[in-house]
Amino acid sequence: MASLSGSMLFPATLPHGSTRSTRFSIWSAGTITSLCYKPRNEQRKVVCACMAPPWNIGSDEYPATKFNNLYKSEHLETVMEPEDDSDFLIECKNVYKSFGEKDILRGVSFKIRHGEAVGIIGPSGTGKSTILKIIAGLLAPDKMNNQDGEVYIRGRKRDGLISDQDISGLRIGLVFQSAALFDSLTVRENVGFLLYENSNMGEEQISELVKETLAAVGLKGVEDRLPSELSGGMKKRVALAGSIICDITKESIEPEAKEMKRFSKTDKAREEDAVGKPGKIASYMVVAHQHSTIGRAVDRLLFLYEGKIVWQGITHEFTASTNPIVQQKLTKALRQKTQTEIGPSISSDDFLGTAGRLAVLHPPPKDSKHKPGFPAKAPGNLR
Ligand SMILES: Nc1ncnc2c1ncn2[C@@H]1O[C@H](COP(=O)(O)OP(=O)(O)OP(=O)(O)O)[C@@H](O)[C@H]1O
Repeated sequence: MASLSGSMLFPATLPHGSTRSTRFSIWSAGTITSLCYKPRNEQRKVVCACMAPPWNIGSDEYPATKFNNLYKSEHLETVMEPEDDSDFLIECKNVYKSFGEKDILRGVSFKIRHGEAVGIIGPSGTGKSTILKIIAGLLAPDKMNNQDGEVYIRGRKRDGLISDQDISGLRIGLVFQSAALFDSLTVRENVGFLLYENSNMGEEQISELVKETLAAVGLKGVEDRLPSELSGGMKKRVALAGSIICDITKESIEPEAKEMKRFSKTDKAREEDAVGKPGKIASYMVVAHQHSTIGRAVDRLLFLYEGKIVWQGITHEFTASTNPIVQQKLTKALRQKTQTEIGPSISSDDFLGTAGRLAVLHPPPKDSKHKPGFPAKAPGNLR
């Protein structure tokens, strides 16, 4: 699954005119979106995950229309508070997207709260990656009947692509499913690549940042290793670290910027004020194939099918649902998929080995109603 990886190897121009592919292109987008990320103690994480089982739904027996009746949440009241628009990080409103003749998204609507851990599930090719790309601002939603599908990020409507906008305090980065590491570079060099290339930070400073960032994704003592010496999951974490290490102000990457002067000074307080420190990841989105992994990682699931969100519910409802279709068909098919295509023994630690797509880094609003620490289910050491 996970088409967000290979198909997204587009180049982008970085500061100083160098051209990179994969995660660095995403990074260049990320640096545009966030100029001053101020960490707060109460930051929480959003996890979004997608998985793509070859479900047998869609057959005559289980057409999508049946699932439209399931567009409801079961027992949401057990964990959700009354809606308050100010508390949403992401909202997709009636989003459409076609590629040529293929209608992929046909009116997708959902909301993700600050601090909420949400997974998007659905068959392969159903448009999960497309949703993430639209949220990330890499794709624009189609106009439908002269109306745009609307994407709101922290209550602000996204117009156009990410490069058109600067949503203060918000950073969005992508980590590809194929880890996109440079094989001949060490972990330290991979993670710190952008800083080595484009900042005037010293070796020691970059090295320290690399170390902290690796720790934030649950890796310690691997700085001198080559990618070939890492497991698949570790590679994903390294890729994620390479993404979030740029949770540094643009000023640190563009030394000529005025703010850089502040940043490069020894004043620790100012530095911390200007820099999003590793380990304060507010939110991120990942993908995974395995339902058991999703269960550990997210609190709520959105089920995308035939271009629409046709079911949503608390994660455990997906398997414990009293809905006979969900219970009998979806979970069964997922189990089959897991055993035949992935293997039954993937542990939660491998979460990022089979996952890793999109990170949204943001400070939650001051008045957010969610308690610090929520969600409880962030994967492994990324908590
Ligand atoms: N840029 C593009 N041009 C043309 N078709 C595209 C493009 N991007 C995606 N598609 C098509 O849109 C459909 C949805 O793709 P998408 O990658 O969003 O699916 P997905 O649900 O993430 O799949 P998977 O789980 O297999 O990764 C697929 O049929 C894909 O071929």
